[in-house]
Amino acid sequence: MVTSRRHDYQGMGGMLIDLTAWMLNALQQRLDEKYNKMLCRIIKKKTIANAVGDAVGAVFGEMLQEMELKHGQRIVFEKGGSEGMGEYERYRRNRTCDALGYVIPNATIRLLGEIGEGASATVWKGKVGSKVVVVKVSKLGRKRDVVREWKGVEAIMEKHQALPIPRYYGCFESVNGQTAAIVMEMCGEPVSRSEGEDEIPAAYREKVAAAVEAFRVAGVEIYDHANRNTLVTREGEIRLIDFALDVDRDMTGEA
Ligand SMILES: Nc1ncnc2c1ncn2[C@@H]1O[C@H](COP(=O)(O)OP(=O)(O)OP(=O)(O)O)[C@@H](O)[C@H]1O
Repeated sequence: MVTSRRHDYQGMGGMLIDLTAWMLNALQQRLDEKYNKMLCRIIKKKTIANAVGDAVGAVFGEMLQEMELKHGQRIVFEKGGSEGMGEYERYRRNRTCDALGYVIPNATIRLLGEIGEGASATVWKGKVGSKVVVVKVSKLGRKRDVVREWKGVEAIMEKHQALPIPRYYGCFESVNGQTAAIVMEMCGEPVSRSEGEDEIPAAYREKVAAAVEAFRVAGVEIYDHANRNTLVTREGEIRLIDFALDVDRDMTGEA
């Protein structure tokens, strides 16, 4: 009697576990659909607003999906809806990331929203699994700038691993050759939205000075030192971005 009840319970328990897993999966798919639709609308708006056509649409989107190859050697950018998708391949000069073990461990980067925009690139917050990352995607016709920045970053990373910079996961190039994207660690917010040393909150001034000093000691010139390029992590640490000088001036035909 007791045994068979236990079996009943176990049977029901098993069913419940299966059902819960199934429901969660269905919910996840539903959320994905909603999310994809929402991002698709944003992509379309942006594409029209920027009047730059499909190529931009092929860059921004809801999923960068790693295919087959391990460690994000190749990612596929999937767009929602009926439009096409763009493939990205890991840029050939990524050896330092590999050597340092800075790799994207998961197949999908979900772009959550725009966090910055410069002349040559749009910067997105994204998620790889539960990890938040930042994706800097070249604007139409500005791939060369992003690739150049990457070459500069790589050259510096190769020699100086202790500098206060984000962890870079690599550079990716779209297969159609139009765009490039740099994937890096999320380093929080700029130390100040206004420029000038006085605008830096007192609590961070020493830390910022120490970060700049680290570059000086390493003999690395900071390309664009500004408060907007001086980020404070959640742990209150300083990270500089846009530090890479253009190392590509004498290299032609590579971007
Ligand atoms: N790793 C990061 N973590 C958090 N925020 C970031 C990161 N990288 C960039 N950002 C945000 O995006 C903004 C623009 O990034 P970035 O400076 O690299 O772009 P840009 O195109 O070179 O712009 P600009 O030349 O105008 O500074 C930054 O000011 C910062 O707010």
